[in-house]
Amino acid sequence: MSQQFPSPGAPVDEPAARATGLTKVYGKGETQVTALNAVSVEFARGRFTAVMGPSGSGKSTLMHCLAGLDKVTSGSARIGDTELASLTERQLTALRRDKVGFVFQGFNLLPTLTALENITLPLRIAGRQPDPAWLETVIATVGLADRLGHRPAELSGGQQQRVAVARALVSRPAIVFADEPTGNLDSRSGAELLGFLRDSVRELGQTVVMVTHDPVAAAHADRVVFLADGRVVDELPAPTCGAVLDRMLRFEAQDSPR
Ligand SMILES: Nc1ncnc2c1ncn2[C@@H]1O[C@H](COP(=O)(O)OP(=O)(O)OP(=O)(O)O)[C@@H](O)[C@H]1O
Repeated sequence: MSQQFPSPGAPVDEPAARATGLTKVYGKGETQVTALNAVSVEFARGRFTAVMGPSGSGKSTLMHCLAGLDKVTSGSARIGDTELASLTERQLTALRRDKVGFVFQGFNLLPTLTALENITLPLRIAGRQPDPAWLETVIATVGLADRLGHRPAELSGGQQQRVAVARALVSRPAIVFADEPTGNLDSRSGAELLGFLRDSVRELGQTVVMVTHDPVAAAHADRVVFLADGRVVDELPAPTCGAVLDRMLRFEAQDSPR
């Protein structure tokens, strides 16, 4: 399949999302934590980016700020050319619904709905009809055509996660954020899911940003951005598993006391 589905109307070189001097501070006084410290990073359209870094380095906070789930303390978070801080709560809700897809570890599928009903639920909540050709393409890409009538309990963990991916893709969001999407999966289901995410980028033109601790998962991406202590400390284009591991070991060596 080589057909591309670019977001209509967006300039080709505009990033899908970007942070500029983004600082996020949680709490006050002695309990204050600077989760992100003047982070500037761009996520190009139609690319698959992995975000890595030690626990507490700010990976989830960066995704939440860029997805409009959390407010920035200073600096800027943009989806396309939309500055999130300029939006009202109602506009933010609409932006999350229309422009952003989420894939989280827990799946959050509704147990009483079939796979197909789960996939189309966000669109139905928004009062929109799925585009039949696009729906078929997404379902074929994630390999769920023969499981559409099954409820989540009748699907394997990997299949459930694929339903969650299809649900994130079906509204053709400007960007999909995936927070450790393979965290709960066995290695075979995890590899399958990463293949589907990568296919959604290569074949459907989707933009995906994925937080992961796993160098094997990161090697499926086009680029890895490394965070440490709330800053972007490095990045790696066209990552291989070995190159990612090598960077991780080097950071650990720098951090450990001599
Ligand atoms: N709601 C919150 N209130 C207070 N502190 C928070 C909150 N969310 C995150 N933090 C703190 O901000 C820092 C960054 O957290 P974040 O969850 O972004 O890290 P992470 O890199 O995603 O970590 P992990 O890999 O463990 O999920 C941590 O020190 C964390 O304790």
